[in-house]
Amino acid sequence: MKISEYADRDMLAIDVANQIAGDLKTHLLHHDSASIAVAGGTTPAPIFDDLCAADIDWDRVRLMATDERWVPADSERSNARMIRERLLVDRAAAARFLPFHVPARAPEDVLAEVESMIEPELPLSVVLLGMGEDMHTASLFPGVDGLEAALAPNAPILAVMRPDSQPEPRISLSARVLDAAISKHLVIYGDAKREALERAKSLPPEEAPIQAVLSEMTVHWAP
Ligand SMILES: O=C(O)[C@H](O)[C@@H](O)[C@H](O)[C@H](O)COP(=O)(O)O
Repeated sequence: MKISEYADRDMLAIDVANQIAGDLKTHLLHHDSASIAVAGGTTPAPIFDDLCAADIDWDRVRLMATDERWVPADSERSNARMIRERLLVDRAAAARFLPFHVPARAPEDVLAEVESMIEPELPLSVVLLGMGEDMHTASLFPGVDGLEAALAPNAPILAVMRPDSQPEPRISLSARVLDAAISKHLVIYGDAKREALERAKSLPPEEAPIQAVLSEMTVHWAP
């Protein structure tokens, strides 16, 4: 696990956007298409603001979230909404977005349908992850029911998570899928998350789910 430190979040956003654009461009030199899964939450949006203008063959890129809150696509809490507003614009508007949320259905009812949409795009070419101070990533939260199965080597592509700490159910890519990405980026801001990442190294994945996806990971940190 390599850690790149940046003087500020703007410099991090520019450099990580350039690295991800480079990862995608390189993958597209040797493959017909590329796939990228990106975190929701508040961290990635400034990176998207730079990445969306990258001059690559976005029409050959399949884009998805690493996880989705089970809310309508127009909800303030929707990762799909944030991705559509901040990444699926400018040149990147040509990318094909693969939404996880299906209206008026429970997450458990759509797993097979959404997994069949994702499966052809695996392994992911690129993953951009965030992390909570509780060492969760995507929607793999410590102590949540179903976490052990979502961390298992033979885990399905997707897992439904219902964390007590969150206001809605979530659907998440499993650790197996996230960890198998060809290029892996984790972005964290601030000392608290930096300390949490250090703690995670000495904890089992059940207590620190981020631990399950750190192999070959490039961590990008800014104050
Ligand atoms: O749906 C989500 O919220 C993300 O996928 C989640 O895993 C996020 O990366 C962390 O919770 C960090 O969130 P912040 O970037 O807001 O700190």
